[in-house]
Amino acid sequence: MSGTLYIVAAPSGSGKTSLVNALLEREPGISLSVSYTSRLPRPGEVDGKHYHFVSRDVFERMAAGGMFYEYANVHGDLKGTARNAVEPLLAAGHDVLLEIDWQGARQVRAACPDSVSVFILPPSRAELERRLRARASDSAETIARRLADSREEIAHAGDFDFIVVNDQFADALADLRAIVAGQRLRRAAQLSRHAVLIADLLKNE
Ligand SMILES: Nc1nc2c(ncn2[C@@H]2O[C@H](COP(=O)(O)OP(=O)(O)O)[C@@H](O)[C@H]2O)c(=O)[nH]1
Ligand SMILES: Nc1ncnc2c1ncn2[C@@H]1O[C@H](COP(=O)(O)OP(=O)(O)O)[C@@H](O)[C@H]1O
Repeated sequence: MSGTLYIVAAPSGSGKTSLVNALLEREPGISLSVSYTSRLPRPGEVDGKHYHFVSRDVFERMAAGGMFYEYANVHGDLKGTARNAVEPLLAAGHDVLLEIDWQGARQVRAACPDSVSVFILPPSRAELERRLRARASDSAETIARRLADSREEIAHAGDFDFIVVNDQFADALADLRAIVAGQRLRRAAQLSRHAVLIADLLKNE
């Protein structure tokens, strides 16, 4: 049986990366896909860990070669998930998590209708702005663009299977863990419901 593909999206600054990292620490069975991007690294970002940083030209050639599972132009930068970061892992039964925007999420839902998608909301616009400023690594211009772009991202929250509000971090993390636990229970129940039939069909005469 193939693994579960989780999609997590959110407006920039809502705490998505912090929440996903905390979730993966507690759920080591889920692999985080490292995206490709044409944007420059921020101070402290490591190639191959936070992103695979490539030139726009290389990104566009990869896209033309069909190497991406999904990709989109996000805040003016190209970002994409390589097929090889998803398809072989799912086929081998591993769970994979994608931190991507709403445009990528739409492409993934079309390719993988069984994926489980989560949208993270900040508790208010004022708090979103405060968190973007607290990060300190972005220029005023970048922060303004992310705040403006957040409206388009939030407008697609209703397309997702679950919405988690990241007000108190511990509560939001508990909600994410409950979503993962629920998915695992559903899959286990489905397998056990059909276990006898599957064993029977596999039996050698
Ligand atoms: N479609 C798509 N979006 C991505 C991918 N990787 C990151 N993003 C999105 O790009 C946006 C900006 O990410 P980033 O530049 O790391 O900034 P941050 O969200 O402010 O930390 C977020 O909405 C991410 O979900 C990807 O592979 N595909
Ligand atoms: N529940 C929370 N309460 C207060 N601050 C938070 C919370 N969640 C995340 N943050 C802070 O908000 C900032 C943005 O978080 P980050 O994970 O980088 O967001 P994103 O990946 O969505 O852009 C960081 O400084 C982070 O520590």
